[in-house]
Amino acid sequence: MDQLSLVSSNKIFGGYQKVYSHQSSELKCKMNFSLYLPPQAEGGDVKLPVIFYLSGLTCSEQNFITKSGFQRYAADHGIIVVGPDTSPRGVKIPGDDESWDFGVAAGFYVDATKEPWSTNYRMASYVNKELYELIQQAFSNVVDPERIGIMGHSMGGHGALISTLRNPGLYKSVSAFAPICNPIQGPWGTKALTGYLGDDKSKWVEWDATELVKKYDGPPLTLLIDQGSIDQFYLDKQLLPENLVEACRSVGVPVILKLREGYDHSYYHIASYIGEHFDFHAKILKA
Ligand SMILES: N[C@@H](CCC(=O)N[C@@H](CS)C(=O)NCC(=O)O)C(=O)O
Repeated sequence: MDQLSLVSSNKIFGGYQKVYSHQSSELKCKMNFSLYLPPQAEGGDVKLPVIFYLSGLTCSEQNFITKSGFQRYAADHGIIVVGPDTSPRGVKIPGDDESWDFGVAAGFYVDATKEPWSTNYRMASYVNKELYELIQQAFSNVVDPERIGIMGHSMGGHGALISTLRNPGLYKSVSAFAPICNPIQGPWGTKALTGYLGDDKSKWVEWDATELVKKYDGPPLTLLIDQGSIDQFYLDKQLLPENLVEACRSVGVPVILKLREGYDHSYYHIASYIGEHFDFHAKILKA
């Protein structure tokens, strides 16, 4: 494990919430990620399922581990949870900190192809290749490589969806809180995709969950989408879950859309339903 440095470790619900840092070869910078080891990991003689959690705009690896209360459910189910950061850090590209919805903390889990972003902004390859493999290698005594799921929030909810749809079989279970569902149709998505990929919209569809699901040809998958009814970004048509549901129905991909009355876009919504999401993932990963 010499490529990892331990940043912090706190006991919670019988397990350990850790943060590690490492030098990322995809992003060409030092990155933090969180790792929750449930009590069942102690002793290292049993292989446990893993859930990746991808955070939203403005977040680091800290928001989910401090605000959602997920550790109670990860401990109950015996699931390891990995939380990457949301963009490369400290690489200083001109304009990278000018807005909260592009650049730093807004990597959108895509691989940029447009200069100057294409050298570092490779969050898709970072999450789905580098970190995915690193976790299996560094924690091989407790990680079951056959039982890996993914979830996320907002930009990260979309990241979870596209990571699953673009890499059939890599993640066995997927769910999302208030995900951006059809970025090519919303202001956040069009800004990010123009910036990272350029103006050619034929490239954007390769990174859009609603478009990708129409072409999905992998193992059977059920999508769980959780959406607060008074979420400002939902009301502003940034998220568009109905478009994803319609696309799923058109091709027969099962989708569950939970519309939660009175909940907003914040971690109060996530904390309220994270237990249900762990139940959903556990049912699939432990089947
Ligand atoms: N900065 C934005 C809000 C950004 C936002 O809501 N980010 C969500 C993800 S899209 C989040 O998780 N924020 C961090 C937090 O709530 O801890 C604003 O002021 O309107």
